[in-house]
Amino acid sequence: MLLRRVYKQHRWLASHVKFLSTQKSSIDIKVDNDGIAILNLQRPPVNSFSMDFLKELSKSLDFVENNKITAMILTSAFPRVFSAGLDINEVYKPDAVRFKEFWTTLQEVWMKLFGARFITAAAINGQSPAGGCLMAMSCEYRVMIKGTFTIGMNETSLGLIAPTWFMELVKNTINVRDAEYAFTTSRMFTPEEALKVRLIDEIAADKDDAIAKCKRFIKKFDEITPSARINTKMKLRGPAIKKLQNTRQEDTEEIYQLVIHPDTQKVAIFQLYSSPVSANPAIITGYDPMEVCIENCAQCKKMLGAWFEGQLCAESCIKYRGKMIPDCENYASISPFLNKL
Ligand SMILES: CCCC/C=C/CC(=O)SCCNC(=O)CCNC(=O)[C@H](O)C(C)(C)COP(=O)(O)OP(=O)(O)OC[C@H]1O[C@@H](n2cnc3c(N)ncnc32)[C@H](O)[C@@H]1OP(=O)(O)O
Repeated sequence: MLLRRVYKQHRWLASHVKFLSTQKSSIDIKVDNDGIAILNLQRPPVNSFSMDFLKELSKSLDFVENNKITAMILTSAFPRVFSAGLDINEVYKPDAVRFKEFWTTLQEVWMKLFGARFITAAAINGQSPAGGCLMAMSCEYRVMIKGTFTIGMNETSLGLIAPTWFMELVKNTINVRDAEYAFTTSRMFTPEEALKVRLIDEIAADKDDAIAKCKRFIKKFDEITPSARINTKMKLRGPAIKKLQNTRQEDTEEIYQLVIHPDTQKVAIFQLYSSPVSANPAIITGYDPMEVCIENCAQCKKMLGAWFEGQLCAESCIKYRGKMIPDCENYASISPFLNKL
């Protein structure tokens, strides 16, 4: 009887979710026949977390919770990127009110994901720096697919400091020494290295295999009394959530002050238009024509939008070390970076 009700509910959810996912959403939710919700992140190009995307993730987590779905797997619809982390556009020249709302939304998503009553697992099917790593780390189990992808906390390479609650989470997952080394040096881990320090729990051949392995983890709880599982999880995770709840405003203010610091802004603009994970921001500290060059690329991108190849422009600044600075109002200087759409 109970089984029949659960099955019926899953069938209803499956059709309901299909309806939701036709609304051009950035998250595709499918509830499979085992009653597991698969959340596919699909915000082009790289699943970076803008405020709207975070709000959608927050609603998706509510959907899983409110419909009493027992487990969720977080993954990406893209073949090479799980998530590029926070959207640098939210960090570059931020409006104070918007940035604070953005950060508050991130805190809220983290508390919902980390403190979810349902079982959570991440199938990490591509690059997963910074905020991407945060989302995966907030789940109870992580499976990463093998390949040339990396995962890690590269905040310091962007001139940023990860929030304390993220540092605590990593310190409680891998050992303190590895966490300190990884955070301070912006170390990115290959899947094999990540497994060695237990940043992830398993390696998979591909996305299907990663999802199958996440499901195998979820299945383990068939043998465990649900209330015992939930209460144990809450006892383990509750104090960290409470700590953030009590310090949300200070946390937001601290991050905002950090983000608006001129050094952070220099790196943010570089990050926006160059090849990020491997970038060395040291090359743009202090006055530098290259810095002006990259700033101008950003300006042209703002003015011309999709017509302008911002990354190509930044790469050209780097290649020619700022010797050819684009002028957005001079066609000849920007024509190499204009595309035909
Ligand atoms: C607020 C401070 C508190 C501290 C917390 C910080 C946490 C963070 O998450 S900060 C963000 C950290 N993220 C990164 O450093 C990753 C940056 N991106 C990459 O390394 C790469 O893009 C990638 C490895 C994820 C993917 O590489 P791939 O070669 O496939 O794609 P790209 O050509 O590099 O990028 C395509 C496209 O996407 C734009 N983009 C990439 N990352 C971001 C991002 N985080 N935010 C916004 N936009 C991003 C990139 O500029 C390209 O755009 P165009 O096609 O328009 O040039």
